[in-house]
Amino acid sequence: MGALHEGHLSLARSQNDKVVASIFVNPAQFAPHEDLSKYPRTVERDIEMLGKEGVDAVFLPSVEEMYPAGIVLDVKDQQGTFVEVKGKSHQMEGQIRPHFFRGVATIVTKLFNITLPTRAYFGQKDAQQCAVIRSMVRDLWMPLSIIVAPTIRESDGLAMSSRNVYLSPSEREAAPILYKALSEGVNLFQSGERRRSELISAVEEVVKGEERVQLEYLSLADPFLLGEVDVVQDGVGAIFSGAVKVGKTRIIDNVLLGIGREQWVE
Ligand SMILES: Nc1ncnc2c1ncn2[C@@H]1O[C@H](COP(=O)(O)OP(=O)(O)OP(=O)(O)O)[C@@H](O)[C@H]1O
Ligand SMILES: CC(C)(CO)[C@@H](O)C(=O)[O-]
Ligand code: BAL
Repeated sequence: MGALHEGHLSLARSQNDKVVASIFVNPAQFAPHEDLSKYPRTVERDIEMLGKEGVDAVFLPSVEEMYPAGIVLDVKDQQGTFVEVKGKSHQMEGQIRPHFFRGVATIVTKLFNITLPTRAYFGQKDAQQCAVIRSMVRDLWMPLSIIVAPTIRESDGLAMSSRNVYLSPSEREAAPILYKALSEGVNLFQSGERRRSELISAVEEVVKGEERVQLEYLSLADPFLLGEVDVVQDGVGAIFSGAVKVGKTRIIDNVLLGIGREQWVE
């Protein structure tokens, strides 16, 4: 969606003959009360950065091209064709942003159909998005591979995100708490804890210790099916994710428990 940072550039740095980057702030994935109009747009700078990375083409479609039947923010009035991935879109991020994944699956399908990639790269930061897109590609026999790249972080652990520019200096100071808390969950897991109740309450306690931040949700879920788990099973593992609000800005993040990134991304 542009306003590029090192996380995006890491995706562009792939070993391929040709690399296409798309920049499109997709209205269909924003709810009417969300930040579509103020989402940061820095296209000139983005193109320059992608050029320096050796990207071969930048695809910058208009809303009219991508949504020829028009686009309205209220999904009930929407015309045209949309893609829905059932079973993985309603929980976690989907519970807070009910039509988010429908917008994502639809635009990603269009971007794939136009650019015809052999591989498409997504960041682990948006873990549920990766799971939804993988399911869509498998279910619809889309002829490409999905590659999930590691989350790139600031030196204090905050996951890079275009929305971090919204943070005031004090909010920016508080924002790394979600990753710090999830990292506590990793420590606890590594010391042998497998129970949801204990893992969630340890992470919750850390987040609640930072009064500038409000917890939206924590999720301890099966890494592939995305159903919540009571106990993390050895050999299956879990994805521990959450969202907080720092002032008006939403921050999401996740860590994997008991499953290597390599196993999860394949
Ligand atoms: N810190 C990061 N590390 C790795 N990949 C990332 C990172 N941030 C974003 N990405 C990935 O870049 C792709 C484009 O994401 P997008 O343009 O929505 O950026 P974003 O920074 O996540 O924005 P926002 O936080 O506003 O949602 C997605 O696949 C996303 O997962
Ligand atoms: C996948 C995506 C490009 C769809 O607009 C967006 O959700 C993103 O950048 O993470
Ligand atoms: N990176 C996810 C895009 C969004 O939050 O709209």
